[in-house]
Amino acid sequence: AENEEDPGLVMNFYKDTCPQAEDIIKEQVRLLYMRHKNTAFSWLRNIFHDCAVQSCDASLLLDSTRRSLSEKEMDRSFGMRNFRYIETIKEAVERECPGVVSCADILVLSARDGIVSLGGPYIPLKTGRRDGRKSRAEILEEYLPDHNESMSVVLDRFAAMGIDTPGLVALLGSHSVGRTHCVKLVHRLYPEVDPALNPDHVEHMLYKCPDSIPDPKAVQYVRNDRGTPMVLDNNYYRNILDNKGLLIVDHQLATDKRTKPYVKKMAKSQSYFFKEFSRAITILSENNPLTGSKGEIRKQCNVANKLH
Ligand code: HEM
Ligand SMILES: [Ca+2]
Ligand SMILES: [Ca+2]
Repeated sequence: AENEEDPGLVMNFYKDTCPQAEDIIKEQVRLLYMRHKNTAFSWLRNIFHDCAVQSCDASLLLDSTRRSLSEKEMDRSFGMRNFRYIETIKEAVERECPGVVSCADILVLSARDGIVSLGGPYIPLKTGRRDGRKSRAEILEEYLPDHNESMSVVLDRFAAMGIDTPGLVALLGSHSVGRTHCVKLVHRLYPEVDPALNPDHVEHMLYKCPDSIPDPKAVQYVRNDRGTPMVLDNNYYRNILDNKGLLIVDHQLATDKRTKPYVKKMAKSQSYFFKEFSRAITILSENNPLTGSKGEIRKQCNVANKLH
């Protein structure tokens, strides 16, 4: 419609069109978390991989088609999992309110509720995002840093989204949960062990990743935070200060003079970590959304709607 107004993102965007939407999502996230704890890691990682690549438009969720490659199949998305359970949430929402709630909002709200499941803060977030129709795989690497990227590049990429240094430091605290596959680590172990690594941690990493070229069929990985692997807490900062960061970026966060002061502060104060984390997730979740009459409300999160 021509005169359709665009309020942009607002709190409780679905209050008239689907008042139960946020409760349904919360309940599904809770049920899924009871069955598979690692779904919550996925919801958290999703918000980064969708929103940081130009727009929170659920482009991440699209499957490959004959014409385009899925973002999910890019190397930067290595290890991402549980996408089928996004469909479980979407189906539950569709049963109550068909064609109303976007996959982009489901992705963001599931991250919010997943963070709470993991013991993190409750972050009020706006809704009203609409779904893009295209994969952004071809530009993904311009936005998502690699595991061994320099801190200058990482800081620049987050600054371009309006996320400052403490915001970046807080977001990387997400590596307080979940896992990293050996393929992303072996370059720090073979042919020589990276001398920056804590020797006690090296022993564990070598035990978990015994081959310099990991068998692609074996699921070999190291937990990101051996202390509290299932909890989103500030233990990550103590790990990286103790030279137990798995990725080069994790290690650099604790050593670069621009980020180290915040790492120390977050290692000491969980509440400071949560405050900065909440602020940064909010900015990330509002990165360049499609609103108003742009984009569409997908029927299924893994495919764009058919145009008639
Ligand atoms: C410089 C930025 C970042 C880089 C280079 C990076 C890289 C990685 C890599 C390589 C993994 C391991 C994947 C695997 O082997 O399975 C990982 C895991 C993870 N990342 Fe990041 N990450 C970054 C920032 C973030 C941010 C901002 C978030 C969330 C807001 C996040 C959330 C996660 C989570 C939750 C996992 C664990 C996933 C699981 O266990 O399924 N990361 N990241
Ligand atoms: Ca996206
Ligand atoms: Ca932890």
